[in-house]
Amino acid sequence: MSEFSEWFHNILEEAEIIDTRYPVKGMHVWLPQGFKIRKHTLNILKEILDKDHEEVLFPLLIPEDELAKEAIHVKGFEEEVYWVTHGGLTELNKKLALRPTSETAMYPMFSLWVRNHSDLPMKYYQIVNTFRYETKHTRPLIRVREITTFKEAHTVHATAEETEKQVQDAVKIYKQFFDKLGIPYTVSKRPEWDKFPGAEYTVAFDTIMPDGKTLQIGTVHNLGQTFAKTFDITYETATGEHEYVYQTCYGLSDRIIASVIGVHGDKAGLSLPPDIAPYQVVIVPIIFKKGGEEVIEFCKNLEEKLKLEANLRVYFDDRDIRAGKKYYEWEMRGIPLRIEVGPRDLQNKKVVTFRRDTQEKEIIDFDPSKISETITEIMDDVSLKMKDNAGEKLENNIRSVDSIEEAEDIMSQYGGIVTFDWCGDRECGKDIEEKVKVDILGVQLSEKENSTCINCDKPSKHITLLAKTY
Ligand SMILES: Nc1ncnc2c1ncn2[C@@H]1O[C@H](COS(=O)(=O)NC(=O)[C@@H](N)CS)[C@@H](O)[C@H]1O
Ligand SMILES: [Mg+2]
Ligand SMILES: [Zn+2]
Repeated sequence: MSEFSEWFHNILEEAEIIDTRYPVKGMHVWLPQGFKIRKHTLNILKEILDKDHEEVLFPLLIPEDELAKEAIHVKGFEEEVYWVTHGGLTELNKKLALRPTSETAMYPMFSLWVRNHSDLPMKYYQIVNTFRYETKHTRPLIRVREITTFKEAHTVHATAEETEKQVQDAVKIYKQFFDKLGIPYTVSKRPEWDKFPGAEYTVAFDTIMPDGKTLQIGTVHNLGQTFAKTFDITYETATGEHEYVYQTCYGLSDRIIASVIGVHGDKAGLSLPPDIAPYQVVIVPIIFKKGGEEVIEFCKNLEEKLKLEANLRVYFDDRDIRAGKKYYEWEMRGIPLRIEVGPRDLQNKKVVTFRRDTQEKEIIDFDPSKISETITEIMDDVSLKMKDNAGEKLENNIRSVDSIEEAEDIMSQYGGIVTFDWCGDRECGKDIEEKVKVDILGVQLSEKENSTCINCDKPSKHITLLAKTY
């Protein structure tokens, strides 16, 4: 447990991802290396969303009366909201909240925008910073007070059926996104007591971090008509009636980066999926007195070739420091592939490759007409292998049990996720959490017939997941 937490904090500093010394608790600085990883990650996400969403940008500040309109929603956030009370020396007559999430910023505007059926469906998203005065233990990227990378999508529909379909579309989008990053996940429906404040239900993505605890890395909420009624978002039907709309919203955060670091990292440091690594290839020249120039010449050409032909992000590391030190540094920073070039390799028309994910070296023939294709194939294989390995690790950390005692044993021994049959009743669920001392994550979306609850023998319809969570 503590070992992973120490590793995680150390690598954020050593790999220069973020600087946690900023003088506001739970708010950190993105450093250049980390910012590049975040940028490439967001590019992948936006490419998927931009297929059928429009990107927008709403103000940061929300008037107190708007935030307070949806009673359950504001109840869920009232302890976490930051407030602006002054403009300069003047006290504001109306306090302004820093958005903890943007339902109450967006929905008064949606009420103005939605006039009739033809305005629907609406699918918007924004990637902004949001603020939550987290009182639980804050952790960089995992539980922060300024969520710097909050992707929130908000959709508006004419019917409940279309809204259900949108929830499924959002789940597909998240699966596609996490698969691109090789982050494995379970998808479950949160229990009633743990859904998003104001939602009908919440579908959540969880991954398992190396310490065996699960991290909620994304959520999809079916908001039904609750917010439509609170914010009067209606459309005029063909026959002139006014119908309330149905809505969903789905969010991701800095935890995406936390899970990429946690899931793929190892003792040597970061191990980054090629699609988001600041550099995909680093070229290290092995320079001796003799033959140094042609090695440098060769490396420069190779760098250009890979950039132009394979469209890769390549760094030729010709700094005047020992090769071994470069190896350590780029492995720690998680660069997927290193190419070493020495005078002897040139003579033998070879180069040496080192894969960060397998930590294996390989001597490959250097054929100028093939090298770009060869390196591209290695990159693809790295992405695939990282995803498969991480997926296998997660699968091996999910164990099914038939009794509460077994669940307790497994939790104390391994952590990870335990699955079992639960009747779905609140008090029985709370009783199970009490006994096993961990949280019910949720229930699998698929139904399972004729099984009984491991705690009360009532009929159970869903396989349930239980885990120690962040
Ligand atoms: N303090 C936090 N630090 C980092 N990530 C967080 C924090 N709080 C929530 N998250 C992440 O943000 C995601 C979305 O937050 S949420 O409350 O579940 N959902 C919403 O706010 C909806 N409005 C989605 S648009 C969560 O699934 C979780 O992965
Ligand atoms: Mg919270
Ligand atoms: Zn039960």
